[in-house]
Amino acid sequence: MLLEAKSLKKIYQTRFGGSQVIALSNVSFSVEKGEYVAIMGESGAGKTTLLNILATLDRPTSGKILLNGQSIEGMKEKELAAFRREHLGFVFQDFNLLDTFSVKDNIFLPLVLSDKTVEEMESRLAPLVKKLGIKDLLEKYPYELSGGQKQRCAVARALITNPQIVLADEPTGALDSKATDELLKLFEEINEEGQTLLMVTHSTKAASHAKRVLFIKDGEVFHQIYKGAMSKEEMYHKIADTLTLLATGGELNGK
Ligand SMILES: Nc1ncnc2c1ncn2[C@@H]1O[C@H](COP(=O)(O)OP(=O)(O)OP(=O)(O)O)[C@@H](O)[C@H]1O
Repeated sequence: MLLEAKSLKKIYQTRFGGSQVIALSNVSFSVEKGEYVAIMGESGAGKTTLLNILATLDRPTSGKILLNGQSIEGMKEKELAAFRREHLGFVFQDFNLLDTFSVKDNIFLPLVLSDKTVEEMESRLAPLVKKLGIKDLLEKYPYELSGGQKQRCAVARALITNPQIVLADEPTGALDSKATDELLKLFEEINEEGQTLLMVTHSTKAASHAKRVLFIKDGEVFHQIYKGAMSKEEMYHKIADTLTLLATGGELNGK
């Protein structure tokens, strides 16, 4: 198993020691190599909390995460940073590109931090440039690009370390519909080539591209839908129906 989340619980203590917020009460699931998983749930359901914990940016109150059977528990901040760089790729809603660096330097950043040689960086970049169609963007600066172009560059930055899993937080959230379609197509392609993807999204359309959708409610995994042989349209309707159930507090069959 590539990624295992075991009984994750996250309690936020509000400042001044007042009340507690249980963001995650008991979340367990696993992701196999090559999967494409979307995580959905209403606002405040705990999706960002979950993603931050999976990204090792935040620690659970209890429970644990295993990547390839390895627990990150007990790692010091420096080890964690190296672990993140080596094993995880990140794509964010607002791109998180640095405006003072060219696109190429933004993409190289994770490799620079890992002390890779220029030759190695260039040889890793070449196939990505081709796949993502970003040749003409490399010498530009992020502020010169459209949202869709920025997100393609951010995907290149996420992929350049050959991560075991790409974690995406609402990756289509700031994109128009054309750029959204392009990004979803790209995610599908890289997944078909074997890249494991995990994406938090509010978008039914984005989730309908995933092979599995996990719904979080009240800090727990409420339901899962496997795409299996379903078309994207069928998947879309099934997700929309489940979201309606979530919002209206309805019961699922067998639940
Ligand atoms: N740092 C924090 N301190 C206290 N409470 C927090 C903190 N971060 C999140 N929460 C609370 O934890 C719960 C889950 O928040 P989270 O941001 O994970 O939800 P979400 O599903 O990502 O929501 P959205 O879709 O709106 O981004 C919410 O009740 C939120 O108010």
